Amino acid sequence: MLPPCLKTCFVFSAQFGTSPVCTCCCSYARLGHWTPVVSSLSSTGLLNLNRTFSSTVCKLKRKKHSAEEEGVQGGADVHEDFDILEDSEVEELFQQQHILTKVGSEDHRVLVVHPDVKWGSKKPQLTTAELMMAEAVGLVNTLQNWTVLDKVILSTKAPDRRTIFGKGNFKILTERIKGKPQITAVFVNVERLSPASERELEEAWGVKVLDRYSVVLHIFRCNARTKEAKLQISLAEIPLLRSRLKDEVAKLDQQGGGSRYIMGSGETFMEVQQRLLKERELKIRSALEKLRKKRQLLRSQRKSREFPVVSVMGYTNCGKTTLIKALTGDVKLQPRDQLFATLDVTVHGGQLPSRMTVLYVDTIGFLSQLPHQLIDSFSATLEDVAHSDLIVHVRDISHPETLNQKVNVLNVLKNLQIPECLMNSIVEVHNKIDLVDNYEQSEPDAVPVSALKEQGLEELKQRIEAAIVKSTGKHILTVKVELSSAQLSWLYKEATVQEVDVVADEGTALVKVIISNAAYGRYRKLFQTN
Ligand SMILES: Nc1nc2c(ncn2[C@@H]2O[C@H](COP(=O)(O)OP(=O)(O)OP(=O)(O)O)[C@@H](O)[C@H]2O)c(=O)[nH]1
Ligand SMILES: [Mg+2]
Repeated sequence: MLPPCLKTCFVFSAQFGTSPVCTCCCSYARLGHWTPVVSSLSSTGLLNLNRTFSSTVCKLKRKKHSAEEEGVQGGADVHEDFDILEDSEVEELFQQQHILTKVGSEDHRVLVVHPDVKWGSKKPQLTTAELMMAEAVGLVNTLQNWTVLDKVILSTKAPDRRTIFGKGNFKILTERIKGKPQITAVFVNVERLSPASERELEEAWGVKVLDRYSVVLHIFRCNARTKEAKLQISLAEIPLLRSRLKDEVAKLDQQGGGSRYIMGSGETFMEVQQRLLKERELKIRSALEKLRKKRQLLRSQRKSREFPVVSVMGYTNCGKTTLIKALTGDVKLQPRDQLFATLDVTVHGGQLPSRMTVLYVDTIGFLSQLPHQLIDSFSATLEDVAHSDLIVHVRDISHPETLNQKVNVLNVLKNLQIPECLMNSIVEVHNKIDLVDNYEQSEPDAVPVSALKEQGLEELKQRIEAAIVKSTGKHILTVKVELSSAQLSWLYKEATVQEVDVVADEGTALVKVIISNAAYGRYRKLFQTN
């Protein structure tokens, strides 16, 4: 059957994933009653849509995730996927959004265009157009089955204008795109295109137009493994959908459709869509809030066991995961030569020279020119960083943009409102020194390493230990214990025992320990030593 307007629609439902509304006659479709003849939704998309609306979303169930706690106890690898949400609930929110994503699941042959601003306040610092182009190409190559077919750097005076380029360069670009019919998408290497600009460019070029936001979101989608990452990505998509909705409704209004009331509902089409988007956002936020609480709980458990936490941060692909693997010997970690390989926060136990156990937190990498909304969506996982005892900032010292990357990472950290004491105690690591001929240390405080070749790790561990001892207020003490009592086993359990010198005839031992104030207080109370 056809809708009352005898036209085919579903265009809105395809783009916004909300209840299907006919864009011509503004009636709700009852799925199954009429079928779109032309639709941008695939049949599976339609099925998903149907399922999405028929089920109740987000019934949160609490379950114990004992493996995590056990992992922390053993100082072993902890994958922080929380089991308080059903897989199906998260998948539903994630999939629902998937229908909406602009990029879809198809492969792309891409032309990358970098708008080069040569003068004025918008001219990027500490980098060049060629390096920015190389990064944009790297982003595309990260995606499986996507290929860069062509790339071009074109200058522009005002990248904010709708067509990005002036008339001349716009014409050159359009001809170049039209001359290569194999091209299926154009990636304009800017932080974010306005929906109007995106639409205008798509109309002019007849292919998909992407910006950094949509490409990075797509990479995130492909790499997300845990529920938290999936929900955070779904949240990051909301502003994108909202601005697209506005643009689409403005377009509809021109045809006299967007602000018409939907039969019997008392709401206009725009109002319905906005309400549904708001509802979705609330569901995601509420699910994330549950995970945040769980994360807080884990944090306090770690604190109570007094394992110092070291957050390993840095630009994407700088070698964070490789370094943690080298420091902990955790064979399960799989570094990949890929941007945003790590999206899910994981915790890995390792030992410092004094045998103190620390927990290394592997985090999502940073990238320049990323909208704050994207970072904000990951704030739940990044909250762990603010609560850690130390930040290790890993830099790929072999990268031509290493300085620019450092500035970017520090800026993001500042925006995350990391406590000042944590910012001031950052241990900077110069990684990948094996790739630099005649490496010379330019910053005296940085620790040079090759995580891959396992060079410089002992010095790094010592630096981490010294910084931890300072930041956690732990003391290194030598205490005399009675071997016949439980003192020694207590110290092994509650502190870090470094050395034991047994005085055989006395039945005592001199024990060197790293111990927190609180634990030392408990020790004295228990064993009444002076
Ligand atoms: N030559 C060399 N390569 C390294 C070194 N450290 C890491 N790599 C390589 O750099 C690539 C990225 O390493 P990862 O450890 O996945 O980097 P990451 O910072 O965790 O990346 P994301 O999770 O994507 O942000 C991999 O191919 C590693 O093998 C090093 O010291 N020397
Ligand atoms: Mg990683």
